[in-house]
Amino acid sequence: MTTSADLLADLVADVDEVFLFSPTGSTYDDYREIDDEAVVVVAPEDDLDAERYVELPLEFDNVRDRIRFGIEGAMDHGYCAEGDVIACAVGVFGDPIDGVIRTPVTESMHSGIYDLFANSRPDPNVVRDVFDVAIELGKKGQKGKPVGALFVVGDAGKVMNKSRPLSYNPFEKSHVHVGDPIVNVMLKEFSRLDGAFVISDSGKIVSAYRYLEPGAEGVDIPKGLGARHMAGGAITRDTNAIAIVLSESDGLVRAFKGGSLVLELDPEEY
Ligand SMILES: Nc1ncnc2c1ncn2[C@@H]1O[C@H](COP(=O)(O)OP(=O)(O)OP(=O)(O)O)[C@@H](O)[C@H]1O
Ligand SMILES: [Mn+2]
Repeated sequence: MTTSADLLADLVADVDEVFLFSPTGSTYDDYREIDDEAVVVVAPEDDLDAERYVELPLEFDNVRDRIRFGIEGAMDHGYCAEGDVIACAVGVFGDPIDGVIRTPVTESMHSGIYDLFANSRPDPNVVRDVFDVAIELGKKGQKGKPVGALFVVGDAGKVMNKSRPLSYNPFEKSHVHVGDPIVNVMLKEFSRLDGAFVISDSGKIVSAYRYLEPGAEGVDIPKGLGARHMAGGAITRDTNAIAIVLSESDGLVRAFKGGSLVLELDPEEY
């Protein structure tokens, strides 16, 4: 007699690798016993000291983004290759693993989400810290009202050359970095006013209130997004910066690199 367990077993039949997303130590050990070579751990921290490990810089509540990130990272490390079939064991509703997704590794999976963190000019921790600020700002708004913000991260010298001040720069003489506790408060306060924040590769806040003046040629930005997103996207074509944009109108956080949209997150899901 065929049971549903037999049918569901098809999901994991003949896979090349098993990706464990944030597994417990005992789960990892159990899988390693079956096939050490085929296990990849994807997690925010490598506390299991896993043989094959991809670091997750954000939790990625959206499971597709989490899986894409893991697979792109694993490809980058040489843990899997195009054409492989992967079983991803993930926690969809929370921490314990409660779901299995079977997927082939294809070129179309390559959204650039891993590349955004791992292979951008700015330090990955700086990118993560800026995402954290944008997500927090998106969740709470400013005094309960939705607020927009534009962060240009990395290649700050060039970004400054392609922009001009809209007002005095409150960060002119300061040496503060994203991730410093007081900085979140400052960034939120200044986000009420116009323009962009410029942040260096190492996370120093170089300026607030910059009006970006990039060339708009060859920018691939979805229709319907306005001037803030256009300017944010375009500056990443003209420079090696990345842009993280919080939209005042739809509340989403978007990231641009090389003139293209590479990631879209809903702060409410974080
Ligand atoms: N070139 C630019 N450089 C820096 N900031 C800009 C630039 N263009 C627009 N902005 C900022 O974006 C704000 C919103 O502009 P606009 O509504 O056209 O953008 P948007 O992409 O629709 O963003 P939102 O979704 O937040 O409304 C402006 O008030 C301004 O502060
Ligand atoms: Mn708008």
